Amino acid sequence: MMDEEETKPLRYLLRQFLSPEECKELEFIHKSNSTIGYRSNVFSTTLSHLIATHSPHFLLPFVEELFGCQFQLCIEFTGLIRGIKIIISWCRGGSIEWHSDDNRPYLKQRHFTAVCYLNSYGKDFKGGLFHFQDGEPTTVVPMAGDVSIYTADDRNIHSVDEIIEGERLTLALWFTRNGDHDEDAKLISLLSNDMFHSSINVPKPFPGSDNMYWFSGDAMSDQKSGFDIRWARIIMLGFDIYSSQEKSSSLDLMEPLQLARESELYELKFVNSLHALQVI
Ligand SMILES: O=C(O)CCC(=O)C(=O)O
Ligand SMILES: [Fe+2]
Repeated sequence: MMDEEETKPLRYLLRQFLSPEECKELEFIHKSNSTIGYRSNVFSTTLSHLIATHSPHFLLPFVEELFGCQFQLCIEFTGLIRGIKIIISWCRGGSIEWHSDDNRPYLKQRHFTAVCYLNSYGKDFKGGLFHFQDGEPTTVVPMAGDVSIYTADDRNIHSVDEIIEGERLTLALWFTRNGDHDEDAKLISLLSNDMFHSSINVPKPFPGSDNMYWFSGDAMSDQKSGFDIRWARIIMLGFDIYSSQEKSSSLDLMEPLQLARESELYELKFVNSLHALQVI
C-alpha cells in the first residue's frame, strides 16, 4: 500500500494568494534594498540584507507579510518549518537551467519551494516562463499574486526561460522539516533584541550564507575571483577596514573589525562587517 506521502500531489498552484497591494509593497522593499544577487542578472533582498543595509524599519512589513503568507502555506503543508526567504528580481538575460532546488549537499534541508510571483508575464516582462520537465502543468505563466508550490527534490526538475524584456519579480520561500534550519526562530530572537534602536549597541547581526555576499560573474563559488558586497559597501561609503587579523591573506568579514577614514582610525569596535554597516 502506498503511504500517505506518496499519494500527495507534488505541486500546487494557488491563484491570487497575495493581493496587488502586498505585491507592490514587497516590490518597493526590494527596489529600496536589493543588492547584486547570487547569480548573473539577478538582484536579491534577504532579511539579512535589510539588516546590513541599515533598513531595519523595512523588516517589519516584510516579516509580517511573510509570516502571514507562510502561516497560510503551512496550513497546506503541516509540519513544515520556514527556511530562507528571498525577493529576487530577474533582469534581461537572466534564466535558470533544469535543476531541483535541493541539488547541492548544503541545500538538502530544503523540502518544499513556494515561489510567489510579484509581477506579471506580458505586462511587466517578456520571457521568464517557468517549466516543469515532467508531469502537469508543464508551464506556469507568472502572474502577480499567484504562488507555485512544489517539492524541492528531483521529482520537480524545473527551469525558467531567459528574460527578454523588463524585470521579473518573485518572492521565493524554502520550507524544511529540519528544526535546525528554522530561520524564523533565529530572526525572532534577533528582533527581540534591541535592534530597532539604532545605536552602537545594536546586536551582532546573524549572518546570511556567506555565498550571498559574493559576486563574481560566472564562477560564483570561487570566492577568490569575486568581490564581497559587504566590503564594497564599506569602501564606497569612504571607509577602510582595519582588523587585527588583517595580516593574514584573507580578511574574515564576520570577525571583529574597526573602521578608518584617510589616516584616522575610529575607536568603535564592531563585532563584524554587517554590524559596521548598520551603524555607518
Ligand atoms: O522564479 C521561479 O519561477 C523559479 C526560480 C527557481 O527555480 C529557483 O530560484 O530555484
Ligand atoms: Fe528552482
